[in-house]
Amino acid sequence: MFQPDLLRGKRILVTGGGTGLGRAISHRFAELGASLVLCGRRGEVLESTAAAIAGETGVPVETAVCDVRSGEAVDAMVERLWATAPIDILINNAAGNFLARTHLLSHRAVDAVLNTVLHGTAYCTIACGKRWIEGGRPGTVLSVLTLSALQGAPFTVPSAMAKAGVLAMTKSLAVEWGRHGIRLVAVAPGPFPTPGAWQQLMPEDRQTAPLARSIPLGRYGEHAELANLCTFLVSDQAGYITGEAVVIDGGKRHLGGAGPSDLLEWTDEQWGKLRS
Ligand SMILES: CCCCCCC/C=C/C(=O)SCCNC(=O)CCNC(=O)[C@H](O)C(C)(C)COP(=O)(O)OP(=O)(O)OC[C@H]1O[C@@H](n2cnc3c(N)ncnc32)[C@H](O)[C@@H]1OP(=O)(O)O
Ligand SMILES: NC(=O)C1=CN([C@@H]2O[C@H](COP(=O)(O)OP(=O)(O)OC[C@H]3O[C@@H](n4cnc5c(N)ncnc54)[C@H](OP(=O)(O)O)[C@@H]3O)[C@@H](O)[C@H]2O)C=CC1
Repeated sequence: MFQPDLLRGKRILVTGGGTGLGRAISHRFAELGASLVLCGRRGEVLESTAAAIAGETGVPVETAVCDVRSGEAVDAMVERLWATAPIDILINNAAGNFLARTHLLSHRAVDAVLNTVLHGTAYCTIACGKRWIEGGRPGTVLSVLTLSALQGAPFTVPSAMAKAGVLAMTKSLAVEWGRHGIRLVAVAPGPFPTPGAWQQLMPEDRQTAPLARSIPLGRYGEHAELANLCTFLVSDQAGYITGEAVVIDGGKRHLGGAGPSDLLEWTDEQWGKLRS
Protein backbone atom coordinates (compact mmCIF):
# COMPACT_ATOMS: atom_id res chain seq x y z
CA MET A 1 0.00 0.00 0.00
CA PHE A 2 1.44 3.38 -1.00
CA GLN A 3 0.86 6.63 0.88
CA PRO A 4 -2.24 8.07 -0.85
CA ASP A 5 -0.42 11.30 -1.69
CA LEU A 6 2.88 9.69 -2.71
CA LEU A 7 3.01 11.52 -6.06
CA ARG A 8 1.14 14.69 -5.14
CA GLY A 9 2.79 17.75 -6.67
CA LYS A 10 4.51 15.71 -9.40
CA ARG A 11 3.80 16.56 -13.04
CA ILE A 12 4.40 13.46 -15.14
CA LEU A 13 4.67 13.13 -18.94
CA VAL A 14 3.79 9.63 -20.17
CA THR A 15 4.52 8.87 -23.83
CA GLY A 16 2.12 6.30 -25.22
CA GLY A 17 -0.08 7.05 -22.20
CA GLY A 18 -3.35 6.69 -24.10
CA THR A 19 -3.38 2.88 -24.29
CA GLY A 20 -2.25 -0.36 -22.72
CA LEU A 21 0.49 -0.28 -20.11
CA GLY A 22 1.02 3.47 -20.45
CA ARG A 23 -2.61 4.01 -19.57
CA ALA A 24 -2.43 1.64 -16.58
CA ILE A 25 0.71 3.30 -15.25
CA SER A 26 -0.83 6.75 -15.73
CA HIS A 27 -3.98 5.72 -13.90
CA ARG A 28 -1.97 4.52 -10.89
CA PHE A 29 0.06 7.75 -10.82
CA ALA A 30 -3.16 9.76 -10.88
CA GLU A 31 -4.63 7.72 -8.01
CA LEU A 32 -1.59 8.75 -5.98
CA GLY A 33 -2.05 12.45 -6.71
CA ALA A 34 0.17 13.14 -9.74
CA SER A 35 -0.93 15.50 -12.49
CA LEU A 36 -0.47 13.97 -15.92
CA VAL A 37 0.30 14.74 -19.53
CA LEU A 38 -0.50 11.86 -21.89
CA CYS A 39 1.29 11.89 -25.24
CA GLY A 40 0.65 9.87 -28.41
CA ARG A 41 -0.18 10.24 -32.09
CA ARG A 42 -3.97 9.79 -31.88
CA GLY A 43 -5.76 12.72 -30.27
CA GLU A 44 -9.10 10.97 -29.83
CA VAL A 45 -7.49 8.03 -28.00
CA LEU A 46 -5.64 10.41 -25.67
CA GLU A 47 -8.76 12.48 -24.98
CA SER A 48 -10.83 9.44 -24.15
CA THR A 49 -8.21 8.06 -21.74
CA ALA A 50 -7.60 11.46 -20.16
CA ALA A 51 -11.33 11.93 -19.52
CA ALA A 52 -11.59 8.46 -17.98
CA ILE A 53 -8.60 8.91 -15.66
CA ALA A 54 -9.59 12.43 -14.65
CA GLY A 55 -13.16 11.26 -14.00
CA GLU A 56 -12.06 8.32 -11.85
CA THR A 57 -9.32 10.06 -9.86
CA GLY A 58 -10.21 13.74 -9.86
CA VAL A 59 -6.74 14.88 -10.92
CA PRO A 60 -6.00 17.05 -13.97
CA VAL A 61 -4.98 15.11 -17.09
CA GLU A 62 -3.66 16.99 -20.13
CA THR A 63 -3.01 15.53 -23.55
CA ALA A 64 -0.31 16.28 -26.12
CA VAL A 65 -0.55 14.93 -29.65
CA CYS A 66 3.01 14.26 -30.74
CA ASP A 67 4.85 11.76 -32.90
CA VAL A 68 8.01 11.14 -30.89
CA ARG A 69 9.88 10.13 -34.06
CA SER A 70 10.17 13.85 -34.84
CA GLY A 71 12.74 15.65 -32.70
CA GLU A 72 11.20 19.00 -33.68
CA ALA A 73 7.73 17.85 -32.62
CA VAL A 74 9.09 16.60 -29.28
CA ASP A 75 10.93 19.89 -28.64
CA ALA A 76 7.79 21.88 -29.46
CA MET A 77 5.65 19.71 -27.17
CA VAL A 78 8.06 19.94 -24.24
CA GLU A 79 8.51 23.70 -24.72
CA ARG A 80 4.75 24.17 -24.68
CA LEU A 81 4.34 22.01 -21.57
CA TRP A 82 7.15 23.82 -19.71
CA ALA A 83 5.48 27.16 -20.42
CA THR A 84 2.68 26.07 -18.06
CA ALA A 85 4.78 24.22 -15.48
CA PRO A 86 7.91 22.05 -15.50
CA ILE A 87 7.63 18.31 -15.93
CA ASP A 88 9.04 16.43 -12.92
CA ILE A 89 8.99 12.88 -14.26
CA LEU A 90 9.20 11.50 -17.82
CA ILE A 91 7.94 8.01 -18.67
CA ASN A 92 9.36 6.75 -21.98
CA ASN A 93 6.71 4.18 -22.86
CA ALA A 94 5.76 4.83 -26.53
CA ALA A 95 6.84 1.96 -28.78
CA GLY A 96 6.22 0.12 -32.01
CA ASN A 97 6.95 -3.54 -32.64
CA PHE A 98 5.93 -6.44 -34.87
CA LEU A 99 6.90 -10.03 -35.55
CA ALA A 100 8.94 -10.49 -38.72
CA ARG A 101 11.81 -12.47 -40.15
CA THR A 102 14.70 -10.05 -39.93
CA HIS A 103 16.32 -10.83 -43.29
CA LEU A 104 13.09 -9.73 -45.01
CA LEU A 105 12.73 -6.34 -43.28
CA SER A 106 12.74 -3.21 -45.43
CA HIS A 107 14.69 -0.13 -44.38
CA ARG A 108 11.45 1.62 -43.54
CA ALA A 109 10.35 -1.29 -41.36
CA VAL A 110 13.59 -1.10 -39.35
CA ASP A 111 13.24 2.68 -39.09
CA ALA A 112 9.61 2.51 -37.97
CA VAL A 113 10.68 0.75 -34.77
CA LEU A 114 14.11 2.32 -34.18
CA ASN A 115 12.82 5.85 -34.77
CA THR A 116 10.03 5.41 -32.23
CA VAL A 117 11.78 3.46 -29.51
CA LEU A 118 15.41 4.60 -29.72
CA HIS A 119 15.24 8.06 -31.26
CA GLY A 120 11.91 9.03 -29.72
CA THR A 121 13.14 8.07 -26.26
CA ALA A 122 16.37 10.03 -26.76
CA TYR A 123 14.49 13.13 -28.00
CA CYS A 124 12.08 13.13 -25.03
CA THR A 125 14.83 12.46 -22.50
CA ILE A 126 17.12 15.19 -23.81
CA ALA A 127 14.26 17.71 -24.13
CA CYS A 128 13.40 17.25 -20.44
CA GLY A 129 16.98 16.76 -19.23
CA LYS A 130 18.26 19.99 -20.71
CA ARG A 131 15.46 21.97 -19.09
CA TRP A 132 16.06 20.31 -15.71
CA ILE A 133 19.78 21.07 -15.90
CA GLU A 134 19.35 24.65 -17.15
CA GLY A 135 16.66 25.32 -14.55
CA GLY A 136 18.59 23.68 -11.70
CA ARG A 137 15.71 21.29 -11.08
CA PRO A 138 15.83 17.58 -10.21
CA GLY A 139 14.06 15.13 -12.49
CA THR A 140 13.37 11.45 -13.04
CA VAL A 141 13.20 9.41 -16.25
CA LEU A 142 11.67 5.93 -16.29
CA SER A 143 11.93 3.97 -19.55
CA VAL A 144 9.84 0.91 -20.33
CA LEU A 145 12.13 -1.72 -21.86
CA THR A 146 11.41 -5.37 -22.60
CA LEU A 147 13.26 -8.52 -21.59
CA SER A 148 14.78 -8.45 -25.06
CA ALA A 149 16.88 -5.42 -24.06
CA LEU A 150 18.78 -7.77 -21.76
CA GLN A 151 18.88 -10.98 -23.73
CA GLY A 152 17.86 -10.25 -27.32
CA ALA A 153 14.79 -11.61 -29.10
CA PRO A 154 14.61 -13.28 -32.50
CA PHE A 155 11.86 -12.04 -34.84
CA THR A 156 11.59 -8.69 -33.01
CA VAL A 157 15.15 -7.61 -33.65
CA PRO A 158 14.70 -3.85 -34.25
CA SER A 159 12.76 -3.63 -30.97
CA ALA A 160 15.43 -5.61 -29.10
CA MET A 161 18.15 -3.38 -30.56
CA ALA A 162 16.30 -0.20 -29.71
CA LYS A 163 15.40 -1.21 -26.16
CA ALA A 164 19.01 -2.29 -25.54
CA GLY A 165 20.03 1.20 -26.66
CA VAL A 166 17.58 2.73 -24.20
CA LEU A 167 19.10 0.62 -21.43
CA ALA A 168 22.54 1.95 -22.40
CA MET A 169 21.12 5.48 -22.28
CA THR A 170 19.71 4.82 -18.80
CA LYS A 171 23.05 3.65 -17.41
CA SER A 172 25.08 6.35 -19.17
CA LEU A 173 22.93 9.33 -18.20
CA ALA A 174 22.60 8.06 -14.63
CA VAL A 175 26.30 8.85 -14.36
CA GLU A 176 26.39 11.99 -16.51
CA TRP A 177 23.31 13.64 -14.97
CA GLY A 178 23.51 12.27 -11.41
CA ARG A 179 25.23 15.41 -10.13
CA HIS A 180 22.24 17.44 -11.36
CA GLY A 181 19.84 15.41 -9.21
CA ILE A 182 18.43 13.57 -12.21
CA ARG A 183 17.70 9.85 -11.84
CA LEU A 184 17.21 7.42 -14.73
CA VAL A 185 15.59 4.06 -14.11
CA ALA A 186 13.95 1.40 -16.27
CA VAL A 187 11.61 -1.58 -16.06
CA ALA A 188 11.92 -4.66 -18.24
CA PRO A 189 8.53 -6.39 -18.39
CA GLY A 190 7.79 -9.89 -19.60
CA PRO A 191 4.39 -10.45 -21.22
CA PHE A 192 1.54 -8.25 -19.97
CA PRO A 193 -1.56 -8.67 -22.17
CA THR A 194 -2.56 -5.47 -23.99
CA PRO A 195 -4.48 -5.13 -27.26
CA GLY A 196 -1.46 -3.40 -28.85
CA ALA A 197 1.13 -6.03 -27.95
CA TRP A 198 -1.15 -8.98 -28.61
CA GLN A 199 -2.21 -7.67 -32.01
CA GLN A 200 1.42 -7.19 -33.03
CA LEU A 201 3.10 -10.12 -31.33
CA MET A 202 0.63 -12.83 -30.40
CA PRO A 203 -1.17 -14.21 -33.45
CA GLU A 204 -3.51 -17.11 -32.62
CA ASP A 205 -0.91 -19.67 -33.68
CA ARG A 206 1.30 -18.56 -30.81
CA GLN A 207 -1.37 -18.75 -28.14
CA THR A 208 -1.41 -22.52 -27.81
CA ALA A 209 1.77 -23.16 -25.81
CA PRO A 210 1.08 -23.73 -22.08
CA LEU A 211 2.04 -20.69 -20.01
CA ALA A 212 3.86 -22.79 -17.43
CA ARG A 213 6.37 -23.69 -20.09
CA SER A 214 7.39 -20.11 -20.77
CA ILE A 215 6.75 -18.37 -17.43
CA PRO A 216 7.78 -19.99 -14.13
CA LEU A 217 4.96 -18.28 -12.21
CA GLY A 218 2.54 -19.73 -14.76
CA ARG A 219 0.68 -16.55 -15.63
CA TYR A 220 0.97 -13.23 -17.43
CA GLY A 221 1.68 -10.04 -15.56
CA GLU A 222 -1.15 -7.87 -14.25
CA HIS A 223 -1.10 -4.21 -15.22
CA ALA A 224 -1.35 -3.15 -11.58
CA GLU A 225 1.84 -5.06 -10.79
CA LEU A 226 3.81 -3.11 -13.38
CA ALA A 227 2.16 0.17 -12.42
CA ASN A 228 3.08 -0.32 -8.76
CA LEU A 229 6.72 -1.04 -9.65
CA CYS A 230 6.88 2.10 -11.78
CA THR A 231 5.26 4.10 -8.98
CA PHE A 232 7.92 3.05 -6.49
CA LEU A 233 10.78 3.68 -8.90
CA VAL A 234 9.70 7.24 -9.79
CA SER A 235 8.75 8.16 -6.22
CA ASP A 236 11.03 9.90 -3.77
CA GLN A 237 11.12 6.60 -1.85
CA ALA A 238 13.49 5.32 -4.55
CA GLY A 239 15.63 8.45 -4.44
CA TYR A 240 18.92 6.53 -4.20
CA ILE A 241 18.22 4.21 -7.16
CA THR A 242 19.59 5.26 -10.53
CA GLY A 243 20.93 3.54 -13.64
CA GLU A 244 19.05 0.33 -12.80
CA ALA A 245 16.61 -1.75 -14.84
CA VAL A 246 14.21 -3.89 -12.83
CA VAL A 247 12.92 -7.06 -14.49
CA ILE A 248 9.24 -7.91 -13.89
CA ASP A 249 8.53 -11.13 -15.76
CA GLY A 250 7.32 -13.93 -13.49
CA GLY A 251 10.77 -15.48 -13.73
CA LYS A 252 10.70 -15.83 -17.53
CA ARG A 253 14.23 -14.53 -17.94
CA HIS A 254 15.68 -17.37 -15.90
CA LEU A 255 14.37 -20.03 -18.23
CA GLY A 256 17.03 -18.95 -20.74
CA GLY A 257 16.82 -19.20 -24.50
CA ALA A 258 17.09 -23.00 -24.72
CA GLY A 259 16.19 -23.70 -21.10
CA PRO A 260 14.65 -26.95 -19.89
CA SER A 261 11.06 -25.72 -20.19
CA ASP A 262 9.78 -29.07 -21.50
CA LEU A 263 10.92 -30.74 -18.28
CA LEU A 264 8.47 -28.57 -16.35
CA GLU A 265 5.65 -30.71 -17.70
CA TRP A 266 7.21 -34.11 -17.01
CA THR A 267 5.16 -36.48 -14.86
CA ASP A 268 6.36 -38.38 -11.79
CA GLU A 269 6.42 -41.46 -14.00
CA GLN A 270 8.79 -39.83 -16.45
CA TRP A 271 11.12 -38.76 -13.64
CA GLY A 272 10.90 -42.20 -12.08
CA LYS A 273 11.80 -43.85 -15.36
CA LEU A 274 14.84 -41.60 -15.71
CA ARG A 275 15.97 -42.30 -12.13
CA SER A 276 15.70 -46.03 -12.55
C1 LIG B 1 4.58 -12.21 -26.96
C2 LIG B 1 3.96 -11.34 -25.92
C3 LIG B 1 4.63 -10.04 -25.71
C4 LIG B 1 6.03 -10.17 -25.19
C5 LIG B 1 6.63 -8.86 -24.92
C6 LIG B 1 7.17 -8.20 -26.13
C7 LIG B 1 7.62 -6.83 -25.88
C8 LIG B 1 6.65 -5.86 -26.39
C9 LIG B 1 7.07 -4.82 -27.04
C10 LIG B 1 6.16 -3.83 -27.66
O1 LIG B 1 6.65 -2.86 -28.08
S1 LIG B 1 4.48 -4.05 -27.70
C11 LIG B 1 3.86 -2.57 -28.44
C12 LIG B 1 3.14 -2.88 -29.63
N1 LIG B 1 2.43 -1.70 -30.06
C13 LIG B 1 2.65 -1.14 -31.25
O2 LIG B 1 3.43 -1.62 -32.04
C14 LIG B 1 1.82 0.07 -31.55
C15 LIG B 1 2.50 1.01 -32.51
N2 LIG B 1 2.80 0.33 -33.78
C16 LIG B 1 2.73 0.94 -34.98
O3 LIG B 1 2.42 2.11 -35.09
C17 LIG B 1 3.06 0.11 -36.20
O4 LIG B 1 2.92 -1.24 -35.93
C18 LIG B 1 4.49 0.38 -36.74
C19 LIG B 1 4.73 -0.50 -37.99
C20 LIG B 1 5.55 0.07 -35.69
C21 LIG B 1 4.65 1.84 -37.15
O5 LIG B 1 3.56 2.26 -37.91
P1 LIG B 1 3.72 3.29 -39.16
O6 LIG B 1 2.32 3.66 -39.53
O7 LIG B 1 4.66 4.35 -38.86
O8 LIG B 1 4.41 2.41 -40.22
P2 LIG B 1 3.88 1.75 -41.54
O9 LIG B 1 3.84 2.80 -42.59
O10 LIG B 1 2.66 0.96 -41.30
O11 LIG B 1 5.08 0.75 -41.86
C22 LIG B 1 6.43 1.24 -41.95
C23 LIG B 1 7.26 0.14 -42.60
O12 LIG B 1 7.23 -1.00 -41.76
C24 LIG B 1 6.76 -2.12 -42.50
N3 LIG B 1 6.03 -3.04 -41.64
C25 LIG B 1 4.98 -2.74 -40.85
N4 LIG B 1 4.54 -3.84 -40.24
C26 LIG B 1 5.33 -4.86 -40.65
C27 LIG B 1 5.36 -6.25 -40.37
N5 LIG B 1 4.48 -6.79 -39.51
N6 LIG B 1 6.28 -7.00 -40.95
C28 LIG B 1 7.19 -6.46 -41.80
N7 LIG B 1 7.21 -5.13 -42.11
C29 LIG B 1 6.27 -4.36 -41.54
C30 LIG B 1 5.87 -1.51 -43.56
O13 LIG B 1 5.67 -2.41 -44.65
C31 LIG B 1 6.65 -0.28 -43.92
O14 LIG B 1 7.74 -0.59 -44.76
P3 LIG B 1 7.69 -0.36 -46.35
O15 LIG B 1 6.70 -1.38 -46.87
O16 LIG B 1 7.24 1.03 -46.60
O17 LIG B 1 9.07 -0.65 -46.80
N1 LIG C 1 2.52 -5.57 -23.37
C1 LIG C 1 3.64 -6.27 -23.16
O1 LIG C 1 3.62 -7.50 -22.96
C2 LIG C 1 4.95 -5.57 -23.11
C3 LIG C 1 5.09 -4.24 -23.42
N2 LIG C 1 6.29 -3.64 -23.30
C4 LIG C 1 6.45 -2.22 -23.54
O2 LIG C 1 5.41 -1.53 -22.89
C5 LIG C 1 5.14 -0.32 -23.58
C6 LIG C 1 3.67 -0.21 -23.86
O3 LIG C 1 3.27 -1.29 -24.70
P1 LIG C 1 1.74 -1.76 -24.78
O4 LIG C 1 0.94 -0.97 -23.83
O5 LIG C 1 1.73 -3.23 -24.66
O6 LIG C 1 1.35 -1.42 -26.28
P2 LIG C 1 0.50 -0.24 -26.93
O7 LIG C 1 0.49 -0.50 -28.39
O8 LIG C 1 -0.81 -0.11 -26.23
O9 LIG C 1 1.34 1.05 -26.58
C7 LIG C 1 2.14 1.77 -27.47
C8 LIG C 1 1.81 3.24 -27.29
O10 LIG C 1 2.81 4.02 -27.93
C9 LIG C 1 2.19 5.05 -28.67
N3 LIG C 1 3.04 5.35 -29.80
C10 LIG C 1 3.46 4.48 -30.76
N4 LIG C 1 4.21 5.11 -31.65
C11 LIG C 1 4.29 6.41 -31.25
C12 LIG C 1 4.93 7.56 -31.76
N5 LIG C 1 5.67 7.49 -32.87
N6 LIG C 1 4.79 8.73 -31.10
C13 LIG C 1 4.07 8.79 -29.96
N7 LIG C 1 3.44 7.74 -29.43
C14 LIG C 1 3.54 6.56 -30.07
C15 LIG C 1 0.85 4.47 -29.09
O11 LIG C 1 -0.14 5.48 -29.30
P3 LIG C 1 -0.47 6.05 -30.78
O12 LIG C 1 -0.59 4.84 -31.66
O13 LIG C 1 -1.73 6.81 -30.59
O14 LIG C 1 0.68 6.92 -31.11
C16 LIG C 1 0.47 3.62 -27.87
O15 LIG C 1 -0.24 4.41 -26.94
C17 LIG C 1 6.03 -0.34 -24.81
O16 LIG C 1 7.22 0.37 -24.54
C18 LIG C 1 6.35 -1.80 -24.98
O17 LIG C 1 7.55 -2.01 -25.68
C19 LIG C 1 7.40 -4.33 -22.89
C20 LIG C 1 7.31 -5.64 -22.61
C21 LIG C 1 6.08 -6.37 -22.69
